[in-house]
Amino acid sequence: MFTYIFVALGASLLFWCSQKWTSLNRNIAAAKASGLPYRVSFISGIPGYLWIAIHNFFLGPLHAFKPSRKWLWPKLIHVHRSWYYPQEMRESLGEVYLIVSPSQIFMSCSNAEANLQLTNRRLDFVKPVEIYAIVDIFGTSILTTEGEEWKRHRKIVAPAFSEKSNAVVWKETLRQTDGMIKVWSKLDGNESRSMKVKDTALYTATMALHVICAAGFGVRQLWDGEDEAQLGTNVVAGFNTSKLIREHTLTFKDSLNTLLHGIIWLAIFPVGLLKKSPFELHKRLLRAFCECTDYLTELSEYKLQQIERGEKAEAGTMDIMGPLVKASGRSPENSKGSYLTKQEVIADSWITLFAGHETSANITHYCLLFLAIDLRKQFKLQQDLDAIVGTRPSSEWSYETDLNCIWHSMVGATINETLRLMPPIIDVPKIVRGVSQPLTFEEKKVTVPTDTIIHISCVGAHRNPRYWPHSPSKLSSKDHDLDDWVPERWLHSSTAPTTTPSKDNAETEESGENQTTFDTPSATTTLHVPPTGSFLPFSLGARACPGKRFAQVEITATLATIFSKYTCELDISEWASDDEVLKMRKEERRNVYEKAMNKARELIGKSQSEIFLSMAGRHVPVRFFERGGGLFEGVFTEA
Ligand code: HEM
Repeated sequence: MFTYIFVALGASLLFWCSQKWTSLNRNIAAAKASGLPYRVSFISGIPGYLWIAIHNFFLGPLHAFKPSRKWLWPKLIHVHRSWYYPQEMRESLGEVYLIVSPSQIFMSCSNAEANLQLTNRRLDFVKPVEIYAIVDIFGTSILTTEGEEWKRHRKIVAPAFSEKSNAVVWKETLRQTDGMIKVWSKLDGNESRSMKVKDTALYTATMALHVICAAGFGVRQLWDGEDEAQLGTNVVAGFNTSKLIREHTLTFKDSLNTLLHGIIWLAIFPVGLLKKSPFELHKRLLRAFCECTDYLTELSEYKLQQIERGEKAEAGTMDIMGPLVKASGRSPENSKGSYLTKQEVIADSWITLFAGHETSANITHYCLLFLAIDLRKQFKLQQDLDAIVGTRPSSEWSYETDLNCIWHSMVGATINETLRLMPPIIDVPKIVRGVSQPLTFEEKKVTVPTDTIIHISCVGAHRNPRYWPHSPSKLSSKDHDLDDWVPERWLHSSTAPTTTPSKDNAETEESGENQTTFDTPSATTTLHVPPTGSFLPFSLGARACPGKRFAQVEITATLATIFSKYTCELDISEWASDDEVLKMRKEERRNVYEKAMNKARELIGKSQSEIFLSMAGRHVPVRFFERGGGLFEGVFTEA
């Protein structure tokens, strides 16, 4: 009996190995023919779940020894290769290279010229939508479709990101940031002049959720402790009031929050399985999922009734969901394809929330930390703000005039530098389906084989010294400072871009999408314009992020509101008390602050990409002081 089992198992293993061997040889042959440099690896370029689960066990001890820069294979099979080792890979294999395994040909690209083709040739390099399936909890959406179906979604969703919506983003963010600061001032031991915040990420996440609820759904949210009376005519019963309506057991905000933070579980456990799970976490998630389904359905019905009554979404309630709901009232036959089903309205609304929440929140969080680490640069940013808004309160700042000036100052430089160094999406995925595709760069023509999975390496391109102004690093022995946060590189005198970045694709222009951008060269443009294809935190081409300006406006408003009134310092209480610091000489203060700077940089360096790049639960405590009242003001800014 056992003999039969052994023989059967042995035969199956042999068959499996021969299959793998055949496909490996086939993939190697395709890689050879491509004209691209390649490496063979038994772990795929995009590894499977098993390797993701166990890689730390094998590679953890190895990487602890910091393998020599020349030793490639531990980097090649590292699950977070594209975050930790993009430069080493580029130096060893070139800007465009393949990893060939039995089950996959993988291509990484950090060449600007090739990136432009990969993003602009939408039909040749398509989106591998199957990898986005985990976020499809309400059905397929703009993010998770391709071809004609995607075009139908995009045609309705993207134009909804109008300048009117972005003006709401501006106003709402200014208001919400004031609310966030008030919450900080009421935390234990805080007062409005001096506020300690242990983990700013929690607040930037809530802030992003509030902004998207208002600008995305027309539902203003309140911070804990804010009076509901201030909503005035913006009350949407049950959506922004604490009283639950109908059969709801969670508020709209709580159900969205729970779902956004637990989405990874829904990828592992489908709803059917969650229903059977005895774990409290799963029960909570299931409840949030059901509540969200009901809330989003109710909200779209409410909006439909508004539209039917002829009520225009005006006065601070101009939102993105409105045009989606309108499209659901059209029929496929009479709308020339410009329609959405009711379920698609919910799926697209959810995806807008999902795509626009953590991305903006994390960038705001990193901006705060980088500015706290580098007080000299924070001081420069405050000087720029003073010159633009002076003593005017934020309620008087104008979207039409102030926003543009603030962006083209150290504020825009801070945001762009943070997006360069810590792009929320570190690789933009594409795939070649059907026939192999030619790619031309650096006067070389190569062929990308069929079924190749491509990662446009944002980190690789963003740190490629060929494309960026740089100096020797002041923080490491490297001959470039592209791994360091240096916002001033964006303030270098602007050179005319080779192409206008916003108009890199005719498709977006034709489709009625909002073309307003900070990138168009103008008299007020002072920020550096990198070569097209070298800076793509929002991707490029027809599938670029429709929320780009939404995010830029939101983060600009948040930083401007905070830093026009406050100075943000790292919390140094781990090394010295306030009284001790006050007695220190300037040099001693610098020394103690440098300890906090080093620790903060180390923690930021341990960021990880789990869907989006984040600090993965690690936090850097900071303190906000009314300007002029900081413990370290003047310590770094004077000679
Ligand atoms: C710093 C903030 C943001 C960054 C870095 C960012 C980045 C990106 C990137 C790289 C893509 C392309 C993904 C791919 O092709 O695989 C994308 C797509 C998308 N983003 Fe953003 N995003 C940000 C904020 C937002 C905001 C605020 C919203 C909405 C409110 C939004 C909505 C979307 C949507 C709907 C898509 C799918 C577009 C399509 O496939 O046609 N994003 N984003």
